Amino acid sequence: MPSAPARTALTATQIIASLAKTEGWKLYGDGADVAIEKTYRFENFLKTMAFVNAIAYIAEQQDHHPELLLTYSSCSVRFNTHDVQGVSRSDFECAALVDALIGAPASTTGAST
Ligand SMILES: C[C@H](O)[C@H](O)[C@H]1CNC2=NC(N)=NC(=O)C2=N1
Repeated sequence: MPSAPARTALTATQIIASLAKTEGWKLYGDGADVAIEKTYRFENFLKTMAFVNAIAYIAEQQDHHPELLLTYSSCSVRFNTHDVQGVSRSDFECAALVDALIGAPASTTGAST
């Protein structure tokens, strides 16, 4: 069966099944504001900002932009798909790209989740 277009809204069951395959991503919000979210932790502000800038690059490349909540040593990343007021496959694809940023050992990135 061909897969649905990347920005079609997933059903609640599809979202839960997809979340179960991720590491640390959780459901956030409800209704049109429903999103997936993960918080990454860093050793200091510069490392947090380096991560945020890498996310900005991915977001522009993918034309899919997360909400970001920053502190000195953490960044919460929240994806949903405005166009469908829900969570789509694009959100999970971008979540995987963000996870790949910290795929390197924490000793080199300073990241933990
Ligand atoms: C016109 C442009 O492609 C759209 O507005 C894109 C931009 N970035 C986006 N980002 C997110 N998170 N959801 C969207 O639906 C979306 N749509």
